[in-house]
Amino acid sequence: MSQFKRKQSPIILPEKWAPITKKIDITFKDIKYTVTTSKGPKQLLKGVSGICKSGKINAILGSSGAGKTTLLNVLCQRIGNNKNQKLEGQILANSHPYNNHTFANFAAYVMQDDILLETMTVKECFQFAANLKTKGNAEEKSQKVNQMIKSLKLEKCQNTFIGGLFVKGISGGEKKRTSIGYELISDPSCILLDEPTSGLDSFTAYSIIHLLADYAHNKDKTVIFTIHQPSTDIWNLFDHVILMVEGQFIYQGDGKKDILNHFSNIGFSCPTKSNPSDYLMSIMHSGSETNIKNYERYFQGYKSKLEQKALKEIEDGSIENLPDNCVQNSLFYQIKVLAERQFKIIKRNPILSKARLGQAIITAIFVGLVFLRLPGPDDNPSQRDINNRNGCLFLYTMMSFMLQLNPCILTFPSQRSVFLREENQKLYTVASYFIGKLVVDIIPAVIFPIISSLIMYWMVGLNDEKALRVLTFIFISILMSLSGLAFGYLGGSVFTDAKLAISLAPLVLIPFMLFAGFYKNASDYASWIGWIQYISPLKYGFIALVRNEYNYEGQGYIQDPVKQLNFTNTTQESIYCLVGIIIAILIISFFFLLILKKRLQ
Ligand SMILES: Nc1ncnc2c1ncn2[C@@H]1O[C@H](COP(=O)(O)OP(=O)(O)OP(=O)(O)O)[C@@H](O)[C@H]1O
Repeated sequence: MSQFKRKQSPIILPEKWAPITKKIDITFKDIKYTVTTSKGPKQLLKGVSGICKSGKINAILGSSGAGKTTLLNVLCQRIGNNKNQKLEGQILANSHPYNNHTFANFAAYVMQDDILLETMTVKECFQFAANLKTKGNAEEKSQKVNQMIKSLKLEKCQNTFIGGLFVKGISGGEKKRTSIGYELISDPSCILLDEPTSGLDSFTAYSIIHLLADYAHNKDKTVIFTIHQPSTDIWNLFDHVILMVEGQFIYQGDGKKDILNHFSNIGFSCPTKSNPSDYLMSIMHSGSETNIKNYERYFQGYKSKLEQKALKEIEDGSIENLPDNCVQNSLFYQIKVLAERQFKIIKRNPILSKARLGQAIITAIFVGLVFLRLPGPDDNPSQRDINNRNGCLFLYTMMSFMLQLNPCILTFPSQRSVFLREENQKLYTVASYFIGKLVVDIIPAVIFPIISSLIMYWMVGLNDEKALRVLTFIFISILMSLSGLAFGYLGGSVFTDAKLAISLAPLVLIPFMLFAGFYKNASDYASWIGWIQYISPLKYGFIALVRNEYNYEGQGYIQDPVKQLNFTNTTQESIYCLVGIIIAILIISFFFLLILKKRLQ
């Protein structure tokens, strides 16, 4: 008896699960997958056919680079045809074709990397998935979450952050169980996992495969995964084994007696004292010259003795209709759940909250000190004083824009993998993600400029003749902050790499600054390039602030600074233009996110 079996099974699934959903047999026929590389076409899957039945643990094994992950991605319909890759063959569920969208109605995919948000707790992750992917009222969903935590033995760490580079969190095994629970909570008919045991100790690895075996056997679910070097205890849990070498199958069938008989029949007998799984892995290893010479014999052995049987099983596979477990939530509900999560992310991330607040306060104090008590209209100001005042207004326009731009460029790529995974699972739509994130990101974009304005306004001695002047100033700085956010969204959704987006930002920023009418007079731009001023949010922000500042009903400035700068737009027109730019850039960002999603998936 194995060391693990003697103990009580490490993870036990609850007896009372949701009603059993329909059974799914995944079949695939003559799958060929070719990619174009710099050295020419490379065939990663060379005409493989197989069946993975419900109620069984289907394990895909093979040497490194054999094509296991590629096959899994093909079965999840994550690989399509384009100019760089060609996929041929049939992929069916219960003999019905399915695609990337319909896949999410009956199946789930757990990737090798645990793609979870660092600052969410285990329980919050499950709750998020339960809210968006399961039916029932709040209490029923909460029960499902608690049941899942209990069955995965995650009670002790349920309120601990997932953790990551900057946040201390749960262990690797707990993270893997969280990733699996996140998918299992919706009770899919079929679950596919890429190396669910990689990087885990033997007991945790066994616990996870045991959990999956329970899920398959007790609930008639289809479990398919790739795995490296399984221990004997784990191997004994496999019902159906696929062995792969160089993009082809060398075995498919029962993982116990039949497999050893087959290899013995083609001249590769497992030594009596050897562990079968170690022996089979050793004869497949692509690092050995002898193995590579033997590959042809494995291929022939499979083709002559097993392939026909597999093809027959595919023909006889289930033809039941596919279940549709898809939960349709309203756009409003999705936005609410996403906004709640985004709020927690911002609140818990010191870089996104405290550091940004500190930045807003410190920069405002600094600007206030540099331009402290500038001479106003009552102090008989010189041209130099007016230039200084204009400099302060321009700097503040830039500051409000920049303080939002960079954090927004950064947060999009940092959440991208989570977004792609969740969108792929059809937890929500791109529109709800975009709006849910936006409604929360708007909060600091509104609060921070209010704080900075209130700090520096009276330090500098800006126009406080009327309360309206102060309120207009705050309103314009909020609009500048929102345009920084909109351009940040654009950068974050156009570029997959945040570093690239940040390093390219000056390419846009410098023309906007140059054409804002501060460094060069608005009437002096050459006509062939002067059009840039019409798309510069800095120009409209600066005009609005200048017009607001020099607008006195009583004794104003003797010189007319607005006239000197040759601004033609009124405050109102500038505000309308700013609002128009913000809306247009946000809409463009949304479409870029849609395109990017398709490209990355
Ligand atoms: N887009 C691609 N372009 C070129 N080669 C690729 C591409 N994707 C995968 N490969 C190659 O195809 C082979 C199979 O890759 P795959 O990730 O499926 O292997 P694997 O069996 O899962 O390996 P491992 O166990 O090491 O993860 C590898 O040699 C890999 O380098």
